[in-house]
Amino acid sequence: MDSVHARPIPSLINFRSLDSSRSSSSSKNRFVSFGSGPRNGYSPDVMEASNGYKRKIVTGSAGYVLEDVPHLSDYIPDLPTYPNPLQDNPAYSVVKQYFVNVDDTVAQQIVVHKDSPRGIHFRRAGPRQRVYFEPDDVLACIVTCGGLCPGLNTVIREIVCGLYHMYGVKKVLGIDGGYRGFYARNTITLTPKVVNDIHKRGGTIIGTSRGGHDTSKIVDSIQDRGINQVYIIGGDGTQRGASVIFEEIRRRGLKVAVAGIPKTIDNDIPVIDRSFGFDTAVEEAQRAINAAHVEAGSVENGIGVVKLMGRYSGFIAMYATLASRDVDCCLIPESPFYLDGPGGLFEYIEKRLRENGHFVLVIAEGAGQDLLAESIHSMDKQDASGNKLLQDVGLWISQKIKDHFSSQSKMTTNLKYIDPTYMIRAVPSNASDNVYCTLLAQSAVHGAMAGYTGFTVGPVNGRHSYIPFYRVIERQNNVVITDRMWARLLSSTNQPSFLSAKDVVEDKREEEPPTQNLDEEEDSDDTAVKKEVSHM
Ligand SMILES: Nc1ncnc2c1ncn2[C@@H]1O[C@H](COP(=O)(O)OP(=O)(O)O)[C@@H](O)[C@H]1O
Ligand SMILES: O=P(O)(O)OC[C@H]1O[C@](O)(COP(=O)(O)O)[C@@H](O)[C@@H]1O
Ligand SMILES: [Mg+2]
Repeated sequence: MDSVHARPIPSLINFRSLDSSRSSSSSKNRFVSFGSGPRNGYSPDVMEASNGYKRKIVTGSAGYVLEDVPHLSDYIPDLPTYPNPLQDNPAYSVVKQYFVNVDDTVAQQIVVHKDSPRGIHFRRAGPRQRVYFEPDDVLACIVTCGGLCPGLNTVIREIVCGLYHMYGVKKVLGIDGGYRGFYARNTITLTPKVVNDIHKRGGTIIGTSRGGHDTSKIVDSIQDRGINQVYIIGGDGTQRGASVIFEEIRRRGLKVAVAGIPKTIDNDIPVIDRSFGFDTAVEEAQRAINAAHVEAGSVENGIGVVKLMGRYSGFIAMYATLASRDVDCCLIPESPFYLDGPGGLFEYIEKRLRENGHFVLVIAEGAGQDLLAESIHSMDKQDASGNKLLQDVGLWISQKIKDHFSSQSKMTTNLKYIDPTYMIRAVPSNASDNVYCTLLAQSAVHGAMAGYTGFTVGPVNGRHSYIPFYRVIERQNNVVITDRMWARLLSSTNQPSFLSAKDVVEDKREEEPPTQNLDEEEDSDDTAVKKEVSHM
């Protein structure tokens, strides 16, 4: 007997709202149960949210909730299964408990209290004993979309090698130049030989783009080419695109698994611990900060300004600052600041220059955009994907600082502005990101081979998990400035918080608190200034 089905099945207690802590009055959280049935060892309730997303929810005693991912067998009956070829792979056959148990799930919340619900869980990633594709029948494709990020080539390499070496899949295509490559360009044949050295290069060998997402043309192309596994590597925009591709595939009843691999140098994707390339970006940023520090320290009243990426989330700036110790002030989009007057930036710079003789400022590109908009009257412009095009805050703040010290102060300063943003994201991934990319790619391959679809893969509290698309696209991950990590930064730089008590607003949200990724101590206070961008 197939041991997957021999595993005990978690008890399905009752239909309940997805997250009992959420407000039921919110239209976003209204669910309609329209069916259920035993699948893959679980008996999920399938609920449709008012925004159209179908959610597979399994509940258990003690407040356990599994937010499961879709499976091909949800909408295609009587699919045959096959033994996992890994069972005969000499490398893996000796590994004890190599296969993931069907009821293994990963808790999103690991800090819990005696009487609190156990919260949301995700399906654990990894190989299953039975797969839903015969290796010879698989035609897989890989696409990369959005901005560059260190590690893209490593993920591509490891998907190709994982499919070839673990599952014996020999047909893998690269889609040329992002989503529009599905219907506008030729494909690139990917083999272990083609991808052998690519992890040593930055960028993506299959190209990327913004914009150009046309769901029906993309799914037509998938159908016409006979592709049955689609690996989509990209950020929040890309995962949104992947979600609608998956919905269309399901609507057409196609046996096509859609797997998302989250890519964002900004680390702005929620739920997962961190995104690949982030570690490399923080490391690379050190070089720029170091240069700014050397320049500033070598002249009288030297000021070094470094702009780092981070459109809406200041994680790179925050971590690069914490790592460096040479930074006097870090400005991020989540933390409003002001220039003039008591407690303002200029006053602080002046104080530091008098004390130390030099000053280093790190600023995330999305910081202070409201101040820029006030002083530079500009039209709201967007890139091809609909992302807001930002003004260059680094140039702007450098000019403001120069103007201030030349006109209103008797101090002569010497400012150097460094913009390493594209240099940082174009480098190859470092060792730890390479390992991380390998795990992401292999988890995605295991999930698709096992018939899961409509999922993004990523680590949740250190365990790789399959997360439904709607979870990673419903909001952005931001630095929570009332959490301990930002306090650590403030106490390391000694910069002003730019907040007065009146800015700290009561946040009695009943919704699940945002996971401030990377910070293991994410138990944010009830009283919080939170800035979240909702997309639903
Ligand atoms: N809401 C959406 N629906 C469908 N496709 C989208 C959506 N938002 C973005 N995309 C597509 O995803 C791709 C990448 O998006 P973009 O925002 O540029 O980068 P990232 O995925 O890194 O955030 C683009 O091709 C864009 O057209
Ligand atoms: O100039 P481009 O290519 O549009 O990229 C700029 C943007 O790309 C990023 O590095 C990453 O953004 P995405 O994750 O949306 O690709 C942002 O930090 C930055 O604003
Ligand atoms: Mg994005």
